[in-house]
Amino acid sequence: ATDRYTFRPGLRWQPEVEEYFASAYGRDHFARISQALAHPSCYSCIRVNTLKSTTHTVMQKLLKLVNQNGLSCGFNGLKIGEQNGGEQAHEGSYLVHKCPYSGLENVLFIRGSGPHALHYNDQPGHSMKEIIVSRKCAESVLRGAQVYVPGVLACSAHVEKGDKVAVSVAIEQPVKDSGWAVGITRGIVLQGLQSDAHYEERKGLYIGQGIAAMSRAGIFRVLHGVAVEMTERVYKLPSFNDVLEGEIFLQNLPSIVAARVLDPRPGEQILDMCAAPGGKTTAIAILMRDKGEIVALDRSHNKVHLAV
Ligand SMILES: C[S@@+](CC[C@H](N)C(=O)[O-])C[C@H]1O[C@@H](n2cnc3c(N)ncnc32)[C@H](O)[C@@H]1O
Repeated sequence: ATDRYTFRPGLRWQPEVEEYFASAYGRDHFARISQALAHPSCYSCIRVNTLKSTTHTVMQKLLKLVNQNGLSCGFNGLKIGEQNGGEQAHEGSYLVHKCPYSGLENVLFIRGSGPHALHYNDQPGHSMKEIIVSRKCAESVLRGAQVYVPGVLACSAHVEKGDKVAVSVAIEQPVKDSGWAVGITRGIVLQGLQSDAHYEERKGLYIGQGIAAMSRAGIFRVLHGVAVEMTERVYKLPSFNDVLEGEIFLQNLPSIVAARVLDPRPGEQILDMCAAPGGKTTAIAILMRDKGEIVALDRSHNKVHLAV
């Protein structure tokens, strides 16, 4: 059981691609890169809206918010870390530090922790109830989100609201003659038996455990809502959902750098051709000090509505 509920993801490459990279980087170096790519990031990156606030003010507000009130996902402590970010976060607390690169003074890093060993109270011969989620859902969960209904692919029989469930991620597998697929039909029943179709696949791909927020029947009947409230995750990162809205944006560092490199100036006209959800558009607007014109386009109507 201990071996079963672990998180040991790996990447499989097409042999010719693997060979190419292994000879370019050297086998050991490439193995480390491959290993790192299979694991989630241990920090969140926040861009401060400098039209509304300052990096210092946001840092102080985050410290106050977290240390006085706490936030979701076991986020019960935040302190200012070293500028170089080398310091490890302690169990149950997070470190915030300013981005050390020049030109990116409006960027904050929040360092989480992991991987953590999870303790499932699995008795011999008695499996826990389980849920398999999509990879996209798992990526969000490891960034502090809960499991939402659309992300659930499969669930044990007889899961009721309030039940403790083990959450694992479905990984794409090579499918003969048709690329890669998860091979799970949404809604299938997991029996927790070794004879289950996806029993072996889940081993080493557990991302945490939580409490079912609805029954199995509910999960596959409704379209929206939280399916599982996570109580433990292999990687702990705070969720910034609805926190300091308008003052901060969660954005990956490369996206922030892209807008910075464009170096937009006040009064310019900018065309953003694949704009939704608008992360770089807003970054550009802020760099232009809200003066000028940005035409932001996207081919997806839904995403445009969400971005407005
Ligand atoms: C990775 S997202 C862009 C992220 C965005 N630039 C940001 O910083 O938040 C890619 C977007 O490109 C859009 N897209 C893809 N092909 C497109 C096309 N031919 N014309 C317009 N938008 C397109 C997709 O709908 C999607 O919203």
